[in-house]
Amino acid sequence: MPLPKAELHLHIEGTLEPELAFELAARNGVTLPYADTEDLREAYRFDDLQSFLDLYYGLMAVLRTERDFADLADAYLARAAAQGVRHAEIFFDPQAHLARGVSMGTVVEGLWRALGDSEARHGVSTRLIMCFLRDESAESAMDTLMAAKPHLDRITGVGLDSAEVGHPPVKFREVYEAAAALGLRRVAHAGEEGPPEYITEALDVLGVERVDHGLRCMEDPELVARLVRDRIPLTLCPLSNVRLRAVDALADHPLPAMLEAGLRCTVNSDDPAYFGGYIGDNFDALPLTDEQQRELARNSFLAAFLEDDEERRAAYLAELDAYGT
Ligand SMILES: Nc1ncnc2[nH]cnc12
Ligand SMILES: [Zn+2]
Repeated sequence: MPLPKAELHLHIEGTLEPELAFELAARNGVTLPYADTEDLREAYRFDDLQSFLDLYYGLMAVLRTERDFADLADAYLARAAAQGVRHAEIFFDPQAHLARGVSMGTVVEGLWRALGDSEARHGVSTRLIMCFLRDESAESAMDTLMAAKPHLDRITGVGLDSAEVGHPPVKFREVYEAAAALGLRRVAHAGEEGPPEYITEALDVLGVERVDHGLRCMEDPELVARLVRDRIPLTLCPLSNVRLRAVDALADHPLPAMLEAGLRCTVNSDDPAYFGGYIGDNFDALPLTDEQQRELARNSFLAAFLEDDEERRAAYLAELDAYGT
């Protein structure tokens, strides 16, 4: 039985497996610029974050109806459950869908069809986090937040993703203030390709409670000391970092050193359909002791947005403590 854990950094659009992409393309009459699933998988050779994002946004053309989003999320939840996930906090990119004429309601209610049934079907509790595309304008982010207002009973927090370099967190100060005023939790990608200063800015200007990736904090000892002192969770994604060339090879991944430094690290899959594996595969990809694996799983439950259900968090932690005994 796999180690029980929470997944806190997962883009639902990044779980679109080639087989489902072709199925949805056929269902919706969309023509993909790939001959078949093998041809599509062949295209998954990325030079950096941008080359991945170009393909990723393009493939979203097949997602059109509530049922498409429900099928996508249900397929992810089944896979995650099989790899020990008990709780999943799921990112989605509304702007990428609104730009194609797919409404916020279609996306959120479609995802909710799967998330609402997830505990009964898969034994996985869920939260939904809406991400702003940082290479779009701050105004567009604010419009997106406003468009989400009728659906806020489904949405726990906001995040920030897409092309990082040149789009510092400060650009989104106002929209994060507005999100906080609406009672939303705050996270942001920072320090994936961007410099350590973006991590500091995400904390100081956006008030984030977790940092997604945060890899490049290791270049700044003072920042590491702050993250350790304040127990700021980092959601690391080892296979993603290698595929997008943030790290040369798995053997060079800093996660073991980050744990050693006392950072509250978690392991996640980011965009598993594109990067060669789901959360358990990410755990297996690194040279980790059993003790370190347990620490990572424990961190994932501690860092989860479960403040409204502490009983559940306690139950997950108890299950983890009992694991393997
Ligand atoms: N790893 C990543 N970084 C930034 N934006 C993303 N969108 C999906 N995956 C992403
Ligand atoms: Zn990500």
